[in-house]
Amino acid sequence: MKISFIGGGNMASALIAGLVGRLAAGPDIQVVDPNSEALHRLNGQYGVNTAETIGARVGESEVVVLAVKPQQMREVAAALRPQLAQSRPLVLSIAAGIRGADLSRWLGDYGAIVRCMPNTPALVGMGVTGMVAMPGVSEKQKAAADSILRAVGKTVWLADESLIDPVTGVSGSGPAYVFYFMEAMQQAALELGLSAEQGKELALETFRGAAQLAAQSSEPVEVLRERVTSKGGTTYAAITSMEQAGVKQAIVEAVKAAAARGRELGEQMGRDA
Ligand SMILES: NC(=O)C1=CN([C@@H]2O[C@H](COP(=O)(O)OP(=O)(O)OC[C@H]3O[C@@H](n4cnc5c(N)ncnc54)[C@H](OP(=O)(O)O)[C@@H]3O)[C@@H](O)[C@H]2O)C=CC1
Ligand SMILES: O=C(O)[C@@H]1CCC=N1
Repeated sequence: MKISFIGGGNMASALIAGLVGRLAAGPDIQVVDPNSEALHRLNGQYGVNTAETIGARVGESEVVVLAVKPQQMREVAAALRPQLAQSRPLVLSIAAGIRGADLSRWLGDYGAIVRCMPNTPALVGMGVTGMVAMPGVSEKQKAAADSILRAVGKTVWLADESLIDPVTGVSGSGPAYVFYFMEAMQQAALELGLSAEQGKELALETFRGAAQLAAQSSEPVEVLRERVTSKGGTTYAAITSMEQAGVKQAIVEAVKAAAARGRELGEQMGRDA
């Protein structure tokens, strides 16, 4: 499958790393990015083709992945318009917020658009992507979009585009919350006298083990949490401390803030159109 990435930053790199060797060979992928250093690195690591500006090769791709920042999307869409006119490849947009109708208009009433919200664990083949097809996407194109994102993890198809912002809040931004929690556990480990290395291993393996346990268990996570929490014991002390500090509610509010920012970005960029 010939795939072009417009934007070769963090998320595109994670997707490319997951895709090469699974669904596409390096030379089947083209990355367009003005940053020559980023291109050099991607070419060295994955053998992908590179270009600093959008050219004819993009139009020869079966799939074009739009992986630039939301604020760059309108300008990129205008540059892409003539290239897409001939072969009408499937367009996958991974940008937070940018609404399908706006993107379609910027691309010249383009129909074949699937909005995707992946996350960076795609880099190790363990991503999860929320996806929604715009009207005009064929079943064959949906299957192609699904196969790309499934090559780097799991996919969750959404019935309505409005659910992409909630997905952004939960899983698109989600790895950062997990890393933040790990940072806090590592800091506590250090303050309690463990070495940095020990703290890292203990925090990392605890996350890995807990996630695996939750994935394999038929019990809800609340029950799994209660099984760790002996009445009057150590976990009880920790959870009580977190409840008193309002940690759970703060996380709920944080996820909602991310979703709201996605919605706001979409409204802002659409308005500027
Ligand atoms: N990072 C993540 O975890 C996730 C990101 N996303 C979405 O992915 C998109 C990219 O995010 P992320 O990878 O983090 O951002 P990055 O800034 O790392 O990547 C964007 C890249 O696009 C380049 N770029 C700018 N203008 C153009 C252009 N005209 N043509 C081609 N490339 C261009 C940028 O170059 P320069 O830096 O020089 O401007 C940069 O290298 C965003 O829309 C984001 O919402 C979605 C899910 C998760
Ligand atoms: O922070 C962001 O805007 C992007 C979208 C989801 C994850 N990173």
